Amino acid sequence: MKAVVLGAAGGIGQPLSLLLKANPAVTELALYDIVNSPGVAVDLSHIATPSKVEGFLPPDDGLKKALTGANVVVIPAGIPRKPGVSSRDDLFKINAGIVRDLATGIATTAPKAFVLVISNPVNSTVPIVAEVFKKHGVFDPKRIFGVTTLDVVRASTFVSEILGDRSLSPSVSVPVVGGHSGVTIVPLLSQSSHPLPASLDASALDGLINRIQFGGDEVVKAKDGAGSATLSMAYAGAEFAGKVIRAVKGEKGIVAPTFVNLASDKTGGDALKKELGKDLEYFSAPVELGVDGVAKIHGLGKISPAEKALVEAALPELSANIEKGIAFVEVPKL
Ligand SMILES: NC(=O)c1ccc[n+]([C@@H]2O[C@H](COP(=O)([O-])OP(=O)(O)OC[C@H]3O[C@@H](n4cnc5c(N)ncnc54)[C@H](O)[C@@H]3O)[C@@H](O)[C@H]2O)c1
Ligand SMILES: O=C(O)C[C@H](O)C(=O)O
Repeated sequence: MKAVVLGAAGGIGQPLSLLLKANPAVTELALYDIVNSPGVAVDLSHIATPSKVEGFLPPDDGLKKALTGANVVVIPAGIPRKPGVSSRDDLFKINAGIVRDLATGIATTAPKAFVLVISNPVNSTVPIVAEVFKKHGVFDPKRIFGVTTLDVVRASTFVSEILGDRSLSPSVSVPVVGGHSGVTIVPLLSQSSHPLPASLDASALDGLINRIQFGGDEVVKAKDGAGSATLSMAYAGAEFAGKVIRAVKGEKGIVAPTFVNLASDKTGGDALKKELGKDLEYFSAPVELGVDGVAKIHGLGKISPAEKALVEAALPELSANIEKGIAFVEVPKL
């Protein structure tokens, strides 16, 4: 099981690489960045876990060498938000090109790898990866994932706080659907494994939803110029990568929300589009993972009228973000 981290020397990349090094299912770990990755790799290589670790830089075909034989590729490369860069969409200008070029490397060197995209704006960078793969004739909608796990992790944490017991947080499970930015993040709190207190009033419920949707802003503000969430994201990224690895190795019944392509009727994409009442190409929904990646995209299930309204409110921004990503790679029509 070879895992590759692209952007491995960054704020997310380093702790994410550490957590992947700590995962005994990973037997080989390749770290790629435009700076510092060989040092990070040597540092991690002293940890007594099974995987061999190597670091690569752009010269001497570093990207190709990192990706050769990859099973799982995680991408946290790109610039993060800071005060003044108010939306994830503002990152598009720089990150779209970075993700396109890295995706080209994957499509040409490791087209069968499972690709986990962390770089923002996720709602656009996932379509960018897919379009690059289409251009190279290697697109498989079951193998490309937008990592929205941090929203799920935040929902578990914030719900446990409202329940007054942080020790519950690892077992609190709340599906978060839609996309990964502001109003496109839709927590389905009515489906929480641990129901919210009946005494929770409407404004407290709105506050909880808002905190999950804008949790990223809370971190950007607190870091005060030093970037956005890195450690919680590394935790979330390692958790999702760990689930993909377990599923690929044959474990059954693993379900996790993730932002995926809805092109395949066989995996339930069409049914979800019908439920949404919109011909969206991508959506984050609970996905059953299997040996080939996406095994089944679940529908929204029973949701409250208020949650239905939140899903409706997410669709215009989500759709615009997706189109922007697709248009970035599409060959212009003459
Ligand atoms: N999906 C999520 O939930 C989520 C959560 C947090 C952050 N993010 C996003 O993750 C990205 C990274 O955040 P960070 O805090 O780690 O940023 P960072 O600046 O600390 O690290 C980014 C790393 O990417 C590297 N990089 C830049 N261009 C590259 C290229 N062409 N090839 C390889 N590496 C390259 C940089 O050298 C740097 O080491 C941002 O876009 C951020 O918005 C996503
Ligand atoms: O908020 C950000 O810009 C980073 C990330 O997407 C997050 O949710 O923390």
